[in-house]
Amino acid sequence: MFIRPAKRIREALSVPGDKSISHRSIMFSSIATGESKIYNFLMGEDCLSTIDCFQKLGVNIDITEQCITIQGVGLRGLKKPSERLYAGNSGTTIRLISGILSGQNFDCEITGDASIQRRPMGRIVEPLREMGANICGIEKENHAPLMISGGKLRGIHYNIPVASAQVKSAIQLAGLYAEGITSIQEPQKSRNHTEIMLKNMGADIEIQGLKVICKPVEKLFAREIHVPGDISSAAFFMVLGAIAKDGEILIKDVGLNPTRTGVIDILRKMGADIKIIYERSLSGELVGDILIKTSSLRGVEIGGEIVPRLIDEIPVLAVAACFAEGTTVIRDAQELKVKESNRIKAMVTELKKIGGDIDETADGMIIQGRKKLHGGQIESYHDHRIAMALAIAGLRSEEGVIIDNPSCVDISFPHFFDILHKMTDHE
Ligand SMILES: O=C(O)C1=C[C@@H](OP(=O)(O)O)[C@@H](O)[C@H](O)C1
Ligand SMILES: C=C(OP(=O)(O)O)C(=O)O
Repeated sequence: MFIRPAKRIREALSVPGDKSISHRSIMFSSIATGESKIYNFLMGEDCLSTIDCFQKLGVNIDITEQCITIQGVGLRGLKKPSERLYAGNSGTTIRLISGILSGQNFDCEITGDASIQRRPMGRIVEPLREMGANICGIEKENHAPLMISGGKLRGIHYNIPVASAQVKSAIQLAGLYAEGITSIQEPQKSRNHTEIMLKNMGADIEIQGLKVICKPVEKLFAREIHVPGDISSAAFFMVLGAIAKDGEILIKDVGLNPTRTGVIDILRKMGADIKIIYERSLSGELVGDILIKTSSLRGVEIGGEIVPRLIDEIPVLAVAACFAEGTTVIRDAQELKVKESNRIKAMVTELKKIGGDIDETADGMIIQGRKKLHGGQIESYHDHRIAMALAIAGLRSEEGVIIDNPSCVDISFPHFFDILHKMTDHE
């Protein structure tokens, strides 16, 4: 896929539904009682993996262009699948579903692609075992494929060592089935879509600062869910709008949950001209339109509590830093090493290839803004966020970039390249 440089970008667009909220809408509606309807669901490969798992667990899920309709089977109505479940490339699927499967009275196996099999599962295995589940790696300790033999669970108090919404969610979901109170303490605040959606469906969840307290309930209530646009997908166009030679991009209906808006805070700190227009609430989540214009950026420090609020946006923020005046230091981001690829190594290696001045550190990277990239041939590491971040770099480069395996963007943003090409075709 060739991404050619573009000078003038004027566009109004919408991004697909939020991936985190789409996954949760399928999972929680499946174990709710009654019929749920989900609008603006993300038809990306990761979320389709979640649908596939719940269909194999006996849930009736109907997909049309307008909405997804789910006949919830209740907390204890899932059926033992006749085959191993497959989470594809999706960490959210395998980790959250493990919490639900821990509370079932059947055994089940789940795996995913080569990337999923490399990613750490000990972070969910340990607390779920402590709650009473029998869960283990089938071939390798703490790695997928996993065997989960659900059963009688007990509430625990758990201190999560890393800020992870996937771990926090898996424990909360198991807590729905546990006897007694489950409480979870995080080191920093991670995304809270599970807490919001479960509460809306009638779960007994209380938030006390960085602690989530969860009590078992008889049932969850089916709901109509409207999924906002994904801020992690919008981030590519925010950075493009800011670094373009002559840019103005309006991104409509984007989720603005404060646990996800670190990218806006950092772009503003870098000096970006960003306006939020028409803020409103949708299915318990904050939503708004984002207007971003060409800006003169400066280097910043990114670290500490903001990192979980922008963890998936760091690859594209590294691209923004290449076009800033001065140095950007990204630290406390070691979690990036255990995503779909090692995203620190991937961004440092590939940005260097196309003219970036960037160095890897133990927990992040240091970027000297040179306001220029020459372009060239780059690798995506089969990682959707790396492919999209580098495509944005390509649009602002001197000669453009050629990206291998561009179809990996279908994981979270099908039609990403159609939008990019439409933007640049009428230049
Ligand atoms: O809960 C979620 O939906 C997600 C949580 C984050 O992962 P961690 O929980 O591993 O930080 C994030 O990187 C991922 O894209 C989606
Ligand atoms: C890390 C990501 O997702 P997951 O953990 O669900 O694979 C992502 O989408 O950037």
